[in-house]
Amino acid sequence: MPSLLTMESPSSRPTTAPAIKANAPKSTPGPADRTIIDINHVDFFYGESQALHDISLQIPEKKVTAFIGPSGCGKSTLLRCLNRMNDLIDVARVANGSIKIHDIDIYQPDVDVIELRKRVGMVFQKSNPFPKSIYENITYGLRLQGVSNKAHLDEVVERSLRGAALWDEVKDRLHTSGLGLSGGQQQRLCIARAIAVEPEIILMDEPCSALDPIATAKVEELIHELKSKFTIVIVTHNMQQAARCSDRTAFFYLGKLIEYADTQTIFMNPGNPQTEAYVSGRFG
Ligand SMILES: Nc1ncnc2c1ncn2[C@@H]1O[C@H](COP(=O)(O)OP(=O)(O)OP(=O)(O)O)[C@@H](O)[C@H]1O
Repeated sequence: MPSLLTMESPSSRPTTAPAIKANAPKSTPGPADRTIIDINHVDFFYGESQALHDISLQIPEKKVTAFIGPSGCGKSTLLRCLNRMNDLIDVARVANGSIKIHDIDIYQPDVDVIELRKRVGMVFQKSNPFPKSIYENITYGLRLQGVSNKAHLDEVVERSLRGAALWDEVKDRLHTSGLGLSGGQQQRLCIARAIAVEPEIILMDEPCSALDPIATAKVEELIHELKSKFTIVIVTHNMQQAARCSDRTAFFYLGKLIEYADTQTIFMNPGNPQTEAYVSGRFG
């Protein structure tokens, strides 16, 4: 098995295919985008219940891609497929199709799932700092990898906290508990913890749903900055947030991908009546 997710990929070639419309078999990024995640005809089940139906889409590198749709449409399920978080649920299984990252099928049995989750980090709806200091929260992943050089760890802590727009607020209290931060600061700490191990992709599952508007604005600004270095996939219920933050938007309904296009098209000129009804607030 080649080193996971580090190869140059033939599937990362530019593509010029247009936005997906309903019933289209495949949806692709815009012109000149490089694909990093290639989802092909995925069917997903929880036990006997099918949560995703024949999902195909390509997610571009170093862009923000938003998953939107009404509750229960499968957004989080698909997001969790991208770093195999669903493996932790007994009854969950990808029954058909493939998900490739840099052209490597991440569901092949020889894929190192720990390595995969290092490359594909995750930020959850509810911030979940460890009950440890801010410094230890950031260095946790690196220490697990055996990194112990203090100067290096110090540097990573500063770089990650700066990257998460939190450094100025916490630089004088690095050794106090992460749980002592405000909700918005805790979420940015979780983002700093995710970027400390230098993932390529960050999955965000409604990262602002527990935050007030000011903290939300800070995280949205941060998402915008992070895409210069990382590929971001975000699940959000907040359509203004998808419109503000993302480059590409995928609209799901009842476990199916209805439309996938650049965000402006989805919000200003959707090709499918269901998308239009949803983004204009007529259902969901
Ligand atoms: N652990 C689980 N076991 C069984 N069924 C599940 C599980 N998690 C989700 N489901 C079901 O799968 C379907 C898709 O759920 P999912 O959470 O992916 O939707 P969602 O679009 O993210 O919803 P929401 O916006 O409410 O978070 C739903 O019918 C849900 O009830």
